Amino acid sequence: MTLRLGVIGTGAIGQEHIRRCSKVLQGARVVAVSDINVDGAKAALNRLGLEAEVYADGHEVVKSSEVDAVLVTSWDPTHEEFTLAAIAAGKPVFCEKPLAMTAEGCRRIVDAEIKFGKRLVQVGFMRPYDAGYVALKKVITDGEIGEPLMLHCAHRNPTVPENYVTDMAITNTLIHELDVLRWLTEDDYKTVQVVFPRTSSKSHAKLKDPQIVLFETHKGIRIDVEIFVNCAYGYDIQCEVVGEEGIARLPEPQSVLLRKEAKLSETILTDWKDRFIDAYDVELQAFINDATAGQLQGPSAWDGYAASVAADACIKAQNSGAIEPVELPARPAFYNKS
Ligand SMILES: NC(=O)C1=CN([C@@H]2O[C@H](COP(=O)(O)OP(=O)(O)OC[C@H]3O[C@@H](n4cnc5c(N)ncnc54)[C@H](O)[C@@H]3O)[C@@H](O)[C@H]2O)C=CC1
Ligand SMILES: O=C1[C@@H](O)[C@H](O)[C@@H](O)[C@H](O)[C@H]1O
Repeated sequence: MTLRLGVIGTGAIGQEHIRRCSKVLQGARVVAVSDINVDGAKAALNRLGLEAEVYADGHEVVKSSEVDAVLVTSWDPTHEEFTLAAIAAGKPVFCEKPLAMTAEGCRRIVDAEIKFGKRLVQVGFMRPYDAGYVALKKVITDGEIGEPLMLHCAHRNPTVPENYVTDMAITNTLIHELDVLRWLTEDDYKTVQVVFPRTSSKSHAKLKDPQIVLFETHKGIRIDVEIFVNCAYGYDIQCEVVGEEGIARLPEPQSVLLRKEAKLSETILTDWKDRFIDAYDVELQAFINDATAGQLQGPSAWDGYAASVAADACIKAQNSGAIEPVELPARPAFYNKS
């Protein structure tokens, strides 16, 4: 069976996901797309050499009888609306991060999914599918470094557009760590504090950059995450876990070691598309397989909600300067892993 996909949002990652679902992965075909920029959507299909129905309104994609499952790859504030529409239509939906702009928005999705009675939502948290993170988690769960005590992490982008403002460092960028560090440590956040070093001259008036986010988890692990989205030098994701018996570090992406002109060097990637290219392939193949089998297993609406509960606390902490509690309710049995 071929899963017929409808894609809402044909910008950077929408085009990447259309390309991989059409040309790299098995078992799916993109039959419909939508973007508020209809000409842009048509041009994207042309560039990829693909044919699909083009709609101006994402809801037409969700409603189309030709579409079995939906990918939401439009701007962050549109995710909740399209995900809720897909649930109402009873269609599996892969929604890029963040699931919604607030925990309240994510909770509406969780409640709608529970009411529907079956998992329909996978959130685009791709890091648990990244081979490096999987290897790092194995070292921890195999007990090789003993109990984790501290994590030192960094999420660095070379640059961001002018419309990227201070709270987006949390909702758009840190949201990946908010998910993957729960998954890695099998723990939840208890408190958070955000501190602002001197702002880089490469930033702008509405963006404090860098930021340092400090967590304590329920088990007492201390985590620091540096978010630096104008770091200039590359796209760099770091994660070091300090345990009782040793230290484990996220592997660097593979790169050739070059000896040239009296220098020994390695290339640093500059784009998330390249850094996580394999992880995006694996996460979407999983979505295609699981949606076809009628049983989603990837990052759930609850995971999207849990990350957003922490994100809300981070934003509060950005504004208060204080240590803020992260209050995640108990996970409903509906989301218990089998
Ligand atoms: N998992 C990951 O690593 C990544 C996830 N993302 C997420 O994917 C989403 C898209 O990001 P990008 O592609 O980088 O942004 P983009 O700005 O390149 O593309 C977004 C597209 O959505 C369209 N759009 C906006 N509102 C719409 C609506 N109501 N209906 C249909 N189309 C609409 C825009 O016209 C634009 O073409 C964001 O939510 C972002 O957070 C983006 C990059 C990486
Ligand atoms: O999701 C992503 C972007 O939307 C976001 O803007 C970047 O900061 C992240 O590194 C990338 O993975």
